[in-house]
Amino acid sequence: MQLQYIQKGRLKIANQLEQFITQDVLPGVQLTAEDLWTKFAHALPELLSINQNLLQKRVSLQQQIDQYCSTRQAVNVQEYKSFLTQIGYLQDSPNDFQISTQNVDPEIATMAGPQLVVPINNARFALNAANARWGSLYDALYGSDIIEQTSGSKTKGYDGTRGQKVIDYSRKWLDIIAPLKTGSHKQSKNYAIDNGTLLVTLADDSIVGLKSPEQFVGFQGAIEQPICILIKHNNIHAEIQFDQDSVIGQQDTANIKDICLESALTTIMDCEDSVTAVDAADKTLVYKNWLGLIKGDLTATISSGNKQTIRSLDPDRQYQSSTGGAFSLSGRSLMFIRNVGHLMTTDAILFDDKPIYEGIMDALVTSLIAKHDLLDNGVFKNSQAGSIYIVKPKMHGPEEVAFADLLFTKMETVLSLATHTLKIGLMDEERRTSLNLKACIKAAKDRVVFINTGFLDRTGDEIHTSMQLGAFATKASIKTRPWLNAYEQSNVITGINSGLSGKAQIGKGMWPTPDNMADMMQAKIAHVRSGANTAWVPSPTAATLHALHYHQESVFNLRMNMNVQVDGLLEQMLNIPLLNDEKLSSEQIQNELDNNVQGILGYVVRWINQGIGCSKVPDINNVGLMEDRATLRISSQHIANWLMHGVVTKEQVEKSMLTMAKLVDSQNKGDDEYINMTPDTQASIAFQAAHELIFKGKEQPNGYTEPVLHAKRQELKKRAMQ
Ligand SMILES: CC(=O)SCCNC(=O)CCNC(=O)[C@H](O)C(C)(C)COP(=O)(O)OP(=O)(O)OC[C@H]1O[C@@H](n2cnc3c(N)ncnc32)[C@H](O)[C@@H]1OP(=O)(O)O
Ligand SMILES: O=CC(=O)O
Ligand SMILES: [Mg+2]
Repeated sequence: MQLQYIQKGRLKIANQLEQFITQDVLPGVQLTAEDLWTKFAHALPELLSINQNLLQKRVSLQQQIDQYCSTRQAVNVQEYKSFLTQIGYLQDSPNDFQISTQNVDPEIATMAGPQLVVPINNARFALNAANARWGSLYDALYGSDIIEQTSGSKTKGYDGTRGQKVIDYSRKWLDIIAPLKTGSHKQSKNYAIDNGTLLVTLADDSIVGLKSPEQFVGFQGAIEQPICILIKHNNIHAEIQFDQDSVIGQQDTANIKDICLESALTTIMDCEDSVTAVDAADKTLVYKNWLGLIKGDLTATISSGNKQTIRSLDPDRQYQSSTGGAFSLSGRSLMFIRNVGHLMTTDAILFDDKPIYEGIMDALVTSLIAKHDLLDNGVFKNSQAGSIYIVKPKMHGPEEVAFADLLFTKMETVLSLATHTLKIGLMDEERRTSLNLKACIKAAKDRVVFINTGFLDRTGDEIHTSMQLGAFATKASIKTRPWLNAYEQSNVITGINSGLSGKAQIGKGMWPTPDNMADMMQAKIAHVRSGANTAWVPSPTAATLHALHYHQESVFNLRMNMNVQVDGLLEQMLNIPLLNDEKLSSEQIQNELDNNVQGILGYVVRWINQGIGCSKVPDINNVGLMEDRATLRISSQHIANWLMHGVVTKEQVEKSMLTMAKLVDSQNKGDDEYINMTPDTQASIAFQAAHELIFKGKEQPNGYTEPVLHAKRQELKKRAMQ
């Protein structure tokens, strides 16, 4: 069916989107439709032209790098640096400066804690994410692999033995979160408030206070018998909750029923790599959910058996202060919205009958919606500081950041917002950005609120950029090579040296194995120790567990003693992770190939056929991996690279695809909505999408997957309408 449009001067807006904006968004934001579209149309010509030129520059730089790499087997770093400088890929580093971003909420500027990411088109998940500001430590532990299975198989009801392990584990953490003057929470049998002081009775009947009594900041319930004690540590909170009548409280020596942790301080509502949004209808759903989150009226119906519950945003949490009086803490995570990057166009809005860039549309509509928050139109407030937080992904170098800055300035004019209301989170996930990070930060120095190492996209770009040079190491080996560590270190140091500490977030990437929480507890403390005041987690459970790391270490203290020299890091970043002399057996090669193919098919089939943009897909060892467009970029580029350099043959890849397609079909047997790719893989649009991503991987702009995914999903939707 032909898309229907409403014409507004040189603009045409898809009916569905226009209606949504006119009827649902505009009322209450002090703008008329006429004003909005006139001003937007006025801003567009310059923006469209710059956007197009920037994309052209990406192509031109890549062509020059391809040419350079295709005539070499290895690079000499000094010579390579000169070449990259000469073509304008590597730019002179600016003189020292400090960012001057104003009106930033404490969750971003002065606090340290987990950052959750969620596909915004899934209302059920998005609400859960916003509410993940607080999470039950007991639930997170009980439901994860941190506590080993006690009885071989999971019992149906509450398993008291497992519960006791959860309690024991948590008490150890209480000693870190709220250390006692003497003794341990492991022995506690009562918590009481005496004259504004928290006193803990231990097993030997001794009564002790906290090592730092001011950590006790509030309580809920009667002062003689509180139902909750609020602790503040490293600027984040933890509740010790009591209930002598609950199953768990009864089992506990001090009647503790749970420990509730302040968890996801911030959440990224994602319009980008974890969603499927390929047309006006999809984009309208994305924007609808954002409006519901901002206005506080989004709901989702959760069905379990024959029971239905309605999920909505949680209210603030109310306490009595330890020093008298009442106060509240936010019940919700502070929300960012991740817009798409500069690459794609959308026919949801046409200008002079041509699709506009999707990133420009996102900037307009997501900011327009967030204006409701600034005007206090919602049930809750997102930013107390009066800012709108936008994450901008996949930008290549300072000019593209400067363009995003200009785009935001223009949108502020269109929407009548004060200058620099729109804040930017810079994803440091493309090679040209990492190598010129200081200049990138400078290009947005009045509005930057985070830099984050999106190491997944960054790995994909690493492969694509040097595709012609030689075969890359295996995915596991790429992670251990010097470039990655140098990139991670350089990001933190550049952030600190540019004055982000205390004003903005320095963030680390995603934990991509959502079920491996025990491993996460071992590994992700490194993010805090590296100097990052936030790091990405895939789920609320992971947020609550990762929050413990911010109790374990105070990142702001750690930063004071950090080495902030960047010397040598650039050269290490230019050390390309090729296979080199690493010899792989044919079994290792097959394994790597099959693993990549399985991940690609497992993800793409749900993306294309079911519109699911983020999935948990088993790898070859049956470990569930979070797959999104960035991980797809890595796997597809990796195979394209191995094909190009003869590590694998076309026939071998084709064969692996058929074998893995059968496996993926069988893995999805329990899903009623799932459509098999086999036996007729020719007819399967999903299979063909995966095929194209691999076999035409070399030609994809910067190795991105969205051009193929969008085209194939649109094809599928069209087929479904016939
Ligand atoms: C490179 C990058 O750009 S990374 C950023 C993009 N990645 C993401 O956004 C990751 C988002 N995470 C997810 O989508 C999911 O966690 C997945 C796909 C990885 C795993 O999903 P599932 O297999 O369905 O998770 P699982 O079955 O373990 O848990 C589902 C429950 O957890 C909740 N949940 C899982 N992930 C999230 C999340 N990110 N936010 C909020 N809630 C979540 C669900 O709401 C659901 O609970 P409910 O039944 O009460 O609604
Ligand atoms: O967006 C995150 C990434 O790792 O890519
Ligand atoms: Mg990314």
